[in-house]
Amino acid sequence: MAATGIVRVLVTRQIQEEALEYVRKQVPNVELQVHPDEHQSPARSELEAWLERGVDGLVCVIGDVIDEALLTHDTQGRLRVVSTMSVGYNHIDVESCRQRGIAVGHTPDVLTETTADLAVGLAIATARRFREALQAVEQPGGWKSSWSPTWMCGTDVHGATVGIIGLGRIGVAVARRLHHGFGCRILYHGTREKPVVAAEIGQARFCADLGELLAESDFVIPLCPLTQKTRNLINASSLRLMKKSAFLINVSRGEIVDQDAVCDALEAEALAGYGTDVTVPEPIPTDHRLLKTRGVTVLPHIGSATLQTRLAMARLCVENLVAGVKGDPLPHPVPLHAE
Ligand SMILES: O=CC(=O)O
Repeated sequence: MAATGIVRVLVTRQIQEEALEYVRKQVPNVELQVHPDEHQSPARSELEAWLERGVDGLVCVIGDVIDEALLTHDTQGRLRVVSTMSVGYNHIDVESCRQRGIAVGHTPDVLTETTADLAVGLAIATARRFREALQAVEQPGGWKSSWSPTWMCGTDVHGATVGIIGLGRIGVAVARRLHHGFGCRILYHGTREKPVVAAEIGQARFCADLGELLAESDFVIPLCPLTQKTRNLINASSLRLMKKSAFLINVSRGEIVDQDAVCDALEAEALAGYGTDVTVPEPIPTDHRLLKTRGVTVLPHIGSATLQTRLAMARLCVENLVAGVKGDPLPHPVPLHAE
């Protein structure tokens, strides 16, 4: 806080008014600068200038890269908190923030069920060929007769073997849905076995060896955070281990999957389909190879996008912000070590 007692907060996107109101109430001396755009954050140079002028709190979203180079522009050492309206925080250099005494908060839990709904929906959409089916309906002559015995046949989700990589909050929520709702057999891989969580799901078998999970699964769903270890986790060699009839479903981060390797595998009919809510880059150019490849269903990063969940995320985000600018412990800090 500056000597004037004014608390300066920069919000990089237009967020829910209710959340902004909370900030104004909790921090009466706040000078709140909200970037007036739902789709674009301030340019990097503007962010740098903001930090140089001095801000106490920063609310950001996943497109904003908060790295050491940016933080060096906080020449007054005034920034106390970075609060991201997302559960993922791979866009923030958490270690640099820590070294500078800047608290980092995120919005876990409130988006778990909504994102799990989307993951299951995307698995169904991909395996049941929604994209092609919708195109056929909309193209003149695309839907040729009321019902055709062999036309537009996809693959069943019910009863399938599903391999979840990373049985965290969202992994568990997806596994629960697919096991109880769809009778799927659940396999999971991660840094350690989680017998209690697996028992809560009802049934889930740990595969210490990722290769075993890849080889047995009809659907592979990575639900791990993006870290140096998980970048390109699904690459040409992991894809070679998967069944030709398998589907890959991604609602975590585009960087976990080598998109070119996925396109190669789909073109070679070594993979049945790729359903993804996340791409590299985002937004993906409309002429990108991924969008031209058979069996691909792409959504525009809408995993948590429901009115209820986005409001809940905005609330958590400003709770973190307010605690941070007041110098209190954050209610939802990012974990000390990547999960
Ligand atoms: O991708 C979205 C999030 O991390 O909340």
